[in-house]
Amino acid sequence: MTGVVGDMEAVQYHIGLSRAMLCGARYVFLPGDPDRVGPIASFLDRSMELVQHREYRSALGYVGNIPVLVMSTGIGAPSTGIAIEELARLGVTYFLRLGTTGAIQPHIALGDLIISEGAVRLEGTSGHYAPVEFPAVASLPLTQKVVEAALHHHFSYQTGICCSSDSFWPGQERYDSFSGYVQRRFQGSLEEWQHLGVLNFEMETSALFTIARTFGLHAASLCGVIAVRTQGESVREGVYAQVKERLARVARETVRRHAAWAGARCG
Ligand SMILES: O=P(O)(O)O[C@H]1O[C@H](CO)[C@@H](O)[C@H]1O
Ligand SMILES: O=c1cc[nH]c(=O)[nH]1
Repeated sequence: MTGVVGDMEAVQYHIGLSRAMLCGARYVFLPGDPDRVGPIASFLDRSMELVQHREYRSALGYVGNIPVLVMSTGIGAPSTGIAIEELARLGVTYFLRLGTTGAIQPHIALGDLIISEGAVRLEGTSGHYAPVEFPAVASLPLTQKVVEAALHHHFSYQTGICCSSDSFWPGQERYDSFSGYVQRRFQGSLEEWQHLGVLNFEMETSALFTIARTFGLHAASLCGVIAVRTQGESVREGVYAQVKERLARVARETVRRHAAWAGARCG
């Protein structure tokens, strides 16, 4: 893979995409898992695969005549930060994360959608862009359209704060890791987040929100619940297909509504 670091027109070094390949796309859907790119793109019109490089797999499709990129971020904040950097250089403005997540509140069920208003920055990458006092908050207009889209499809959803952790096991206070050991600073942390009203754990949203804000760009995060931590530590594979379809349907409808709103707003 060739690529130039810092050249806004060239093929980008990590994601392997150039401005010309995006056909003017300003919207991107960001699943973590490369295997989710194809299935999500299949809900768009005229979709085609673009590139696979490292954890970044991409496809382009349309909502009517609006071009939309789908690209995986890989797991975690560092690779997500690189994705946002390079996509921003190519003119992407609206970032919608489509993730999976573990719920930590008892009223949330498997398969529910969680739309994040903000995120706990339990990761290191966002601190390379803004001090810890800076909030990780979603774009309100884009998030409003995600909520409308979930309502449109009659999918059960929750809105609130997520916790984005740099690790799947200790940072999310899982005791079924290889060593079974959770550092003292994370022992009891799940209960503390519950008391503070945090809804769920995942690993990318706070970096996405923080970096997009500091760039003057717009981000929202929609995750499907595949683990209910109040019932156990395991991830339920069975619900994955249902969640994937829900994410794709809501994302498509979000673009339709947001583009109509943004177009009307610009006159
Ligand atoms: O399904 P994705 O989007 O990868 O999201 C979640 O799944 C991964 C962990 O299993 C982390 O990336 C977490 O945020
Ligand atoms: O519990 C979970 C499930 C998905 N992704 C996470 O980061 N945590």
